[in-house]
Parts: sequence; structure tokens; C-alpha cells
Amino acid sequence: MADAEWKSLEECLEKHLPLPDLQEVKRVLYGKELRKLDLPREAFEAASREDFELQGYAFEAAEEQLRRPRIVHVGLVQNRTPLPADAPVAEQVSALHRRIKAIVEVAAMCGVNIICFQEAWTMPFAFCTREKLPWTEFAESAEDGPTTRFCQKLAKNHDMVVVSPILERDSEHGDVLWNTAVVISNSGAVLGKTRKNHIPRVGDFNESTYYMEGNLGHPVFQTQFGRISVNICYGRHHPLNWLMYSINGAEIIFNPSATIGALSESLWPIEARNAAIANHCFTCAINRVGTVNVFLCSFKAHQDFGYFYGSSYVAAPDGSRTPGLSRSQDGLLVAKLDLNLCQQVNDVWNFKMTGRYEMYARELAEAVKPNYRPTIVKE
Ligand SMILES: NC(=O)NCCC(=O)O
Repeated sequence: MADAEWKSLEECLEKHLPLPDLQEVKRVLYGKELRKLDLPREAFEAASREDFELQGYAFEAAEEQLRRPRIVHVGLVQNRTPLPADAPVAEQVSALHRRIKAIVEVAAMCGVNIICFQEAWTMPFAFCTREKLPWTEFAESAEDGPTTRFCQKLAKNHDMVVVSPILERDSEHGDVLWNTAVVISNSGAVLGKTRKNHIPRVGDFNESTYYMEGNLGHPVFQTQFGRISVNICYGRHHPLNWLMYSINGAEIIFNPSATIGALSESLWPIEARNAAIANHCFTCAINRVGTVNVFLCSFKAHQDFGYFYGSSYVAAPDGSRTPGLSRSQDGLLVAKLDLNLCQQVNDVWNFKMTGRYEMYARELAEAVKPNYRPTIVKE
């Protein structure tokens, strides 16, 4: 399984395919070609100084007579954890705050309106260890924890909606832990929070003893820049999870994740992109980078957890998508979206009209009953 030395699928294709083949391969793999965004030179200089990759692409929509374009710039951030996992908890969190602040400043130069960080961004990916301390110490209040207060400042200073996925401790309700994304308005106010609905129980991604299955349903947040929702990591394998955010009106669904090559790299380019197509919306898939360095782990086997392959990307309702960020480097992906594309594609393919949700609602209501007998026709 490739580690950091294999930079990206895109780089490999560009290196080895002759131009005419490359164009056809890209057409099939990525949909229509996207225009590269003309991002400010200072942004590239700052990104290079801070040692992270910066890419930008634009998704266009057709001009309409009655509606003006609804342009929004989204920013996706992928990063390593800067300090080793045995550094003091507060120092690790501060180092991550500093790293993210530097990336958000570049996002602001690029005119980003909504930014989303990776899953549980304030901590190393430690759920594989089965240990509680010190990892549960990374949990914070979604409403007024230090990370939320930090993000509120970023949001207000940069007039930017911030989606901040954290490990949440809900002290008002029995100190229960949740895997939560806090949505902070560009005014700096906490707009609300949403919780991860599906918890992985696959290999070392066994996170069920750390936090509970989300109990907040599928909220959609009306921001100044469009309606957004957050389908956290393992939720991307569940088409109904995407569907419910879309049914509630999401135009952009963020998918902050933490996943490794051996498990999911071949699914990664398909799932969020397919969700964008199936639900007539934009999806933003974000993965962290690097190896998990939780060497405090007492289980030897879990010390070599695998490689987080980055490759964050944005997909559009017409099936087009951006190239992925690198597999090995911290990065900021900026995408300019015209949200009018959602309705335009809906009017062409009209999956919302042909979806037959009433039929599935009826059939699913029966199928979940303990005495349900599947309809299998036999000779
Ligand atoms: N964090 C998390 O849910 N990871 C599960 C692995 C995957 O969904 O690919």
C-alpha cells in the first residue's frame, strides 16, 4: 500500500499518459473539465511559506433569465497533526489551532466563504487504540469549548462560515461524547451542531466505545452563502444518510473524514461523487494526511495503523469533480460553485421527481419490523 511517496492519481496520469489519452481519461474519470481558479499570487506565496498545497477550481452553471448566479467559494482543509501524539494535550491542540489559522488566512485571501476542516481535527486519530486517556481529554463543548471560541474568531475576522468537526463532550447531558461538527456563522455566532450518525466497526476503525451514534437527525444550516450540511466520515457509505440531508434542502454536503488507503482508497473517488449526482447537490470530501502516530497505544498491532491518504475533492451535481489534493501534503482546496447548478441538474435528471420515496418509505417501514419476511419469489 503506497505511503507518502505516491503523490496522487492525477500526477501519475499526467506523467504517463500522452495528451490525447489524458484528455479522454480525464473526461471519463472527472466529468467535464473545470477551469482553474485564478487565485492571488500572495495566497500561493503564503501557502508555499507555510508548506501546504493550494489548488482552486470553478464549477460553472448555465446563465438563467430569472435567477442571478449564486456564487459561493468553499475551502476544504486537509492536514497532518503537527506534534507527536505523546505531546501534552493542550500543546497538541494549540499547535493544530496555529496550523489551521495559517491555512484559514490563505483561504480568506482566496475569498473563501465556507470552510470545513477534517474529522476530529483537534486531535490525532486515536480511536484505533481502545485507550481512553489521554484521547478523551481532547473532547470539548460544542457550544463554548476553546476550539469553538477559536473558530468563532476566525469566522468573524474573515466573514467566513466555519465547519469545525470535533470530539464533543456534552457536560449538560451526562458528559456523553459525540463525534460532532459545529457550524459557525460568518457573523461569529454558533449556528448549531450536527452529529455523526454512523459509527464504524470495521477493523481498527472501531470507534463505538468513544462516542455515541448521533441523535440530531439530518439538520441543514441556512447560511448567508447557501444551505449546508455535514455527513461525517463513515456516513458517506450510507446513501440514505446523504439522501436525508438532501431531502432537508442541503445544497452543499461536507464529508469530513479520517480514512486509510488499505480500507477505502478505491471507494473514495466514487462515494461522495455519486452522492452529488444522486442528490443534485455539491459534495466536499475531506481526508486527513499522514500516518497515525499514536505510539502511546498499548496494542502493538495498532501502532502501524495505515496511511491517511488526503485526496480531498469537490464533486458537483452534474458528476464533474475537481482533481484531488495530494495524498501526502497538507492542503487547501478552493472551489467556486454556482449553486444554481443544483436546480439545473435536477430539472434535467429529476431524481427528486422519479425517486418514488413514498414507495420506499412504505417498504422500508415493513422491512425493519422483526417479523418481516423478504419478498423472494421461488419456483
Ligand atoms: N473515522 C471513520 O469513520 N473512519 C472510517 C473509515 C472509513 O469510513 O473509510
